[in-house]
Amino acid sequence: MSQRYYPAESSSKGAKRPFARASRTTPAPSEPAFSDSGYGESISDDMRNFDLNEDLPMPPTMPVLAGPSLDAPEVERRQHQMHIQQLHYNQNRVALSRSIYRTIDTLRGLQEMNQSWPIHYPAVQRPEPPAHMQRKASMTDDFFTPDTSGPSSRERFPPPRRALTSFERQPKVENRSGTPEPRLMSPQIAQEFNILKLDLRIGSLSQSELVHSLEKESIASLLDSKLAQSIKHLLSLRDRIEDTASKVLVTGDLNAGKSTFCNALLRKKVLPEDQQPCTEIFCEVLDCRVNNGVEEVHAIYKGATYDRMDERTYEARPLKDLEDIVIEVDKYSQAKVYVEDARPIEQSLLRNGVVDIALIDAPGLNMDSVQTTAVFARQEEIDVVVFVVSAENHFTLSAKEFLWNAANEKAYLFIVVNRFDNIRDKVRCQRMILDQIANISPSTFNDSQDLVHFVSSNAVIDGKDPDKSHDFDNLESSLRGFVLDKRARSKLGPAKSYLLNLLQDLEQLALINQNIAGRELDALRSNLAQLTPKYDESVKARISVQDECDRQIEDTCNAVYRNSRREISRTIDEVEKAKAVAWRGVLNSFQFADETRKAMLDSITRAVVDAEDAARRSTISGVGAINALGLLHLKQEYVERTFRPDLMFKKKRDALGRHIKTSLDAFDFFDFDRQEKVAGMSLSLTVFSVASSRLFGFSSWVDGIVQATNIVGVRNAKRLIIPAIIAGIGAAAYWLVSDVQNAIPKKLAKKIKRELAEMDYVHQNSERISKETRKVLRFPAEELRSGFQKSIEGLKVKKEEATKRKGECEVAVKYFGNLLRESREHAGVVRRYDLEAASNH
Ligand SMILES: Nc1nc2c(ncn2[C@@H]2O[C@H](COP(=O)(O)OP(=O)(O)OP(=O)(O)O)[C@@H](O)[C@H]2O)c(=O)[nH]1
Repeated sequence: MSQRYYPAESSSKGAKRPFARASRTTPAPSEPAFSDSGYGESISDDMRNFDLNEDLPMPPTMPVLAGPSLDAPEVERRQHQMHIQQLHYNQNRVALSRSIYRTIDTLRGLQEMNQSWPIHYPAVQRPEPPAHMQRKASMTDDFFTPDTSGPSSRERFPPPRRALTSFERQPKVENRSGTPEPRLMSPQIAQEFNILKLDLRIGSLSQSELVHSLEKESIASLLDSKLAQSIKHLLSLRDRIEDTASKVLVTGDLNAGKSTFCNALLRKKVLPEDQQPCTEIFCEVLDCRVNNGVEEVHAIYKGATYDRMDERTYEARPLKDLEDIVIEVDKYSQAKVYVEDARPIEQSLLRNGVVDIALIDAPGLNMDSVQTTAVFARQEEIDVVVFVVSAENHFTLSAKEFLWNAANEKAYLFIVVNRFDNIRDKVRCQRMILDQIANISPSTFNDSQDLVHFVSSNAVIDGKDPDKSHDFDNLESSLRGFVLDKRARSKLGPAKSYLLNLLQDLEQLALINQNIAGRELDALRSNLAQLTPKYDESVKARISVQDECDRQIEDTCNAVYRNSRREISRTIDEVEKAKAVAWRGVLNSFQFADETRKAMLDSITRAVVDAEDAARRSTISGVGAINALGLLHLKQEYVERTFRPDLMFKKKRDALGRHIKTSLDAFDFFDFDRQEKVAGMSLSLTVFSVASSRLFGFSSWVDGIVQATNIVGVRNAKRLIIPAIIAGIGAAAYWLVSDVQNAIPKKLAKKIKRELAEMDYVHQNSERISKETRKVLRFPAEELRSGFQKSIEGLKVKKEEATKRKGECEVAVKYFGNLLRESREHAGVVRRYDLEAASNH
């Protein structure tokens, strides 16, 4: 009478479905092997293009769960109710899908932003909870406190970190309005992140300590991978809500009776049961109609991505081989078990007429860490968890760990306490187990009537004990109720919770970063307001200081040149006054001449040295003046070089002086004109004239001769002339010899002056001294110039960086403002999705 509702599936997947969606794509190769539910893929990668207004197909006639005994109006009422439920479910599903994509877009935008503007992540330091709350807040304490004998199961089997889609934890956004928030970016912020909490656990350092000690870029990269994880989880949530099949994971400790329980649900022995651990791979039990009605096992090869249409990915084997397959852990990763459930739809779990069910029998939790981790990871795609615990053993540590994790995630957590037939004091056992459940999952405990069942699965199939069967029937009808009727909550609820938690984190992150970017922007603006005039002033100051410095050098060098020239010239002009050398007679006249020459040259050298000393003093004050300019304008940026004035004029000390030869010759001893001496003839006359004029007091030798002739007569004069000439020459010689003392300094001074004039000695030395002064003054001047250059370049770079950063901050302020608005608005939209609405009809 009823037409079955099938989820969409590709026509290429084999069996034709009445309501199959037109097109699908194959899963990405990177998807895990178990992503195919066996009912066909639920999601295509081009889901984004699908018409969100178009619900998944709904059968024209909904199946009814009631048997033929129901009267027509009741059947109609139920059909109507199911129609409404389906409508609501689809509306919520489409809306949640849309929200998931919207959030993924937001996260991708945030990732991009994180590249250009590393996002600030605040240190989290929650205030210590009051003592009475501490116990409740930390359930793990309860888990680990009693067992101090060995490492905790958390250590042994670290579960993969789960994204929180918790039902118990209500979003904390509402709480914000009541109490004023502490100042942002202080180490203490209002609340901890839910989803975007960074996993910072290194040594003994706490998260807040690590956040402070890590580079901003490291935090940004951690956050980036967190965002990537979150996008991945959102996609898996999308897969989950788009997967029309409901997945029920049956897990629990080793040998708790999981396979027996599954068989009991199927009412036939499909899965191998054994007293020793046997199920080592995941066995997913599905309705065989999905497999063209063929009952068989598809043992999926390790590493292969299951595709029912591609036999290379699995090995098809008869059901009876399952016993061997479940232990071939090295060959197979999991098994799809297609079985026929011939029971009527109101009884069958697999063929329930409402939704496709995949019943997954998982390996025992304590099998090994790999399997345990796989079970934890498998939760991602699970809608309902049935946890089977042996009444004899109660909860092990890994069981508690698993349940605590699942309780955060799942809307419903079924706990099946199996092997209850083996318990003598059943009441005590019940009480003890319920006490433990109260600690592990309070919400399950609160609903224990429906969610916790004490059964004996092994008695169900043979049905010998009606009491035990009755307990199991109760369990089954509760399970059906949750899997089928409340699937809106079990399937869609985790996505809603996750979105709310994530959007809340995004809001918080946006608020913090908007605040930081805003404050940084203000600081940058005021920084730039100072930097710009400072830069302009520096450019101007550089020109004027450079001019001043050049002037200083020019003035100092000119003064040095003038002073040197004046002093050296004066000394040369007065060189004959140089320190007198003692006259020690004519016989020592050569020695006298040599000493006089040395004394004269020494006095000139001294004058040069004095000029150098004066130049040194001028240089010291010039250097001081330039340094003062540097310190005045560049402050500590100016590097004052050590100046050693004593090293000045060391290398080229009056090199010129060494070229003055001024050798002595005979004429230096007599002071007469060199031309007359060379005239030859006039020599004796000159000598005579001089001698006779001195002798007789007459001015000329002609007068002397005339007068002498007149006195003695011509004859006598003729006789006297020879002796007179001899006497004259003797007198002249005497005079010349007696004038040597005066002649030498005079002649030498003249000679030296002439030589120095030929060498341009005064100018050359003055030039040398002023050049050395200029050379020395150029060092601080260069220091000053490069100091200014550096300072201006530094300011320029700072200005450019600040301008660039300002631009980035402006973008960040705008971006985070938008993100804040978007997260708040979106969270409001998600919060309004009423998943319970359909179930309440
Ligand atoms: N007395 C009693 N025995 C049970 C019950 N359920 C299961 N068993 C027995 O417990 C043993 C283990 O059962 P399984 O179903 O193989 O247990 P399991 O949890 O699937 O085992 P693994 O998958 O290997 O971890 C079998 O011998 C079952 O017959 C029960 O309710 N009562």
